[in-house]
Amino acid sequence: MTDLKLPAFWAVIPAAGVGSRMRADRPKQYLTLAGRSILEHTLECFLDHPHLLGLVLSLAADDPYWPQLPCAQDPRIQRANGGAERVDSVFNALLRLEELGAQADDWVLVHDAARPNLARADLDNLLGALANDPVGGLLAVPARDTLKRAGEDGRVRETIDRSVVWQAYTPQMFRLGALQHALADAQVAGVAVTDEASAMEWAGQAPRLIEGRADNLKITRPEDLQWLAQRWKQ
Ligand SMILES: Nc1ccn([C@@H]2O[C@H](COP(=O)(O)OP(=O)(O)OP(=O)(O)O)[C@@H](O)[C@H]2O)c(=O)n1
Ligand SMILES: C[C@](O)(CO)[C@H](O)COP(=O)(O)O
Repeated sequence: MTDLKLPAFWAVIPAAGVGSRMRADRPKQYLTLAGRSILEHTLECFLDHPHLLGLVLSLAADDPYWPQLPCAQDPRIQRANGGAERVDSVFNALLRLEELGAQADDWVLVHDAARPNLARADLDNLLGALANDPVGGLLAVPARDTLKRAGEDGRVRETIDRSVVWQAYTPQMFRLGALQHALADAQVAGVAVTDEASAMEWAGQAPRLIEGRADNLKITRPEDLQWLAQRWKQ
């Protein structure tokens, strides 16, 4: 039963990274988790969603792994060229959305290919919570540990008040036109952004933080994949 309260949305999956911190024999999105690639698990979070308008996947131009996946033939998946940085891969995907007919007022959810454990409940909670939001927002997790600011000497400079600190996750959900303008303006200004929300912040907006599960983690280092693989076996 389709939930009429959730908005329709486009999905952008940046998957053009090399995964250097994983130190694997291939980009981490192509490492195997529970019998399939991490990327296939991540795509599955979106492809069967009843409110999905379309999905654009940003891939490295010389990616030899994608054509080997069964889902490479899936007509629901459109491609965009990955860029030098994640932000470039996302920007190219937004341009592809325009080509596909996406409108400036359409919701776009940007989700890292390296986050295969997104729960449908979190996805729907994000969509429902932001459906009428004037800005948009992101899934995030409140800091759980005591946080320290480090000095160049590797010693503690200060303890940061964790009650006001959140870890930004994805999906990050913004209107197509507003996000395109924010990313373009940040690039022109030479502002390096590591997520969509920071571009919106730079544009003077205050994205809403929507608490999600901490196990929607980004597979970044070997221990991340080992943990999730063990978790999925249970
Ligand atoms: N030029 C890039 C860099 C990253 N990504 C994607 O953005 C997501 C988050 O980036 P990150 O975890 O940093 O991935 P990598 O850049 O591959 O990792 P690393 O920094 O360890 O090289 C990943 O799904 C990655 O594939 C991308 O599409 N284009
Ligand atoms: C977008 C992101 O996953 C939010 O935490 C993060 O900024 C990606 O950073 P990365 O260095 O590209 O992994």
